[in-house]
Amino acid sequence: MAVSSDLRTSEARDADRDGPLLELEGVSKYFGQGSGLFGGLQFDPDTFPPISVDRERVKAVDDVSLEIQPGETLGLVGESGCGKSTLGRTILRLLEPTDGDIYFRGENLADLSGEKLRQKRSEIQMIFQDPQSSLDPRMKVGQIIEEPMRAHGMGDDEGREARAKELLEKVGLDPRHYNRYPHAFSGGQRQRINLARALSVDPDFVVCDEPVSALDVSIQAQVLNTMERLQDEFGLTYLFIAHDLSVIRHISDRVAVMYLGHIVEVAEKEELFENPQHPYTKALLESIPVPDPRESGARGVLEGEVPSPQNPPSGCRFRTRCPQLIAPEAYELTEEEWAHTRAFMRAVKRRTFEPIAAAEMRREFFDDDLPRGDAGEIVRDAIDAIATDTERGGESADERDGWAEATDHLLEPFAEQSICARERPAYDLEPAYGSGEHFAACHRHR
Ligand SMILES: Nc1ncnc2c1ncn2[C@@H]1O[C@H](COP(=O)(O)OP(=O)(O)OP(=O)(O)O)[C@@H](O)[C@H]1O
Repeated sequence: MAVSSDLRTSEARDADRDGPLLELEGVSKYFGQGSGLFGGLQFDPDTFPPISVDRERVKAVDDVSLEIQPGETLGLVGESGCGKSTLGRTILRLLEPTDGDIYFRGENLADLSGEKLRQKRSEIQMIFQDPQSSLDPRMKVGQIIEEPMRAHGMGDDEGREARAKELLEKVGLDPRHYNRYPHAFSGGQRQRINLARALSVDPDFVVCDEPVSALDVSIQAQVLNTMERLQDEFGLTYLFIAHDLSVIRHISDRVAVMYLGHIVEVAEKEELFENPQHPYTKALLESIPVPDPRESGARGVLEGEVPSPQNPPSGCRFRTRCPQLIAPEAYELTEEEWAHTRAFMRAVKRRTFEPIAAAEMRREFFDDDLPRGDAGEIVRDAIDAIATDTERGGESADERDGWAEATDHLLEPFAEQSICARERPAYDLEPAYGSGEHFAACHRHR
């Protein structure tokens, strides 16, 4: 393939545009416990067949569907470990999806192999968080930028050098740095070298995995501005992965929020930040540190632990921590009764209080007013199981593990019977800002 130092402009790319650039349909990526070639396979000579698939797999990405339009930046945000990097790597086919389809310009990447796949790979590039470790210290900057062009058989020595120098300038570096080694550069400059390298093969789509997280805050904005300028100039499309909401707010056109392998909300940036509709998104936004020095720390920090991705909750993944878990329909609970019951159930499950007498528990958690009917009976049994003044068979609550008994009493009828546990939520909403789509995976919108 011939290569000129002329970089394709966004106008040239416009001609190619029709429909989404990238479509994910039900994409999942599970890891076996011992990952690697035979990850997920278990050998047991006493069974037939002796090899079985390990069901206890880490569901890092689970049934994700998304579209990314040409020229846009889709921000992907979520706490550490929710599956963002795995999704990015699966799109690039650095990881094989366990399930689902990935279409690039309407073409299913799974159907491609050999030369066609190699070619597609040049159209999709990735930049990583740590510019230090992703740049080979023994290679000069020019070689680093030219390496992907060489791998894709683009141009001759002269053409590649001209293009590398042009790219250095485009990313805000001096073309005279072509013969320097990466150690001579700062973190921000090294990330610019990475950008030039990714752009050398003229991609349409760049997965940016936490590209500014390792940089000083003062440098972050400069690199983000350069990325935006390059996007405009070359008509690039970005999937921008970050856990930092201020970075996501700076760069994104639309934002997808991920929790425990699921996408829980997608909306245009303004809509997502001004009108969040998923309780997890709200909690994330509320946990942004408050700039006012008179207020201390972060507000509304999420309670409870993220469940294991090996055994994620049914229905809505966020339900075990959700402050708005919906009451099960079997009981006619008032809002207040349900709020008390939910708080009590969580406190018992997490064992957040010292055992106390039954009357004290009723006062503390229910204002002395237990829910009526069957729900009240269930609560009463749970209180009895842990109260210090109810003895059963001569054993205290601790001795007969009253906590576990009370947890079982409460979770099955209340948490597990909620619609949040029984059905996976997926709702399209009317946006309050802009005209784009707003998806929220929360049964509050049913
Ligand atoms: N190669 C692997 N083998 C087994 N489990 C893995 C592997 N890679 C990731 N995981 C698990 O998959 C889940 C998602 O990880 P992933 O790195 O995609 O999350 P993330 O949101 O990108 O987090 P971070 O921001 O910390 O990188 C985690 O539970 C992680 O431990």
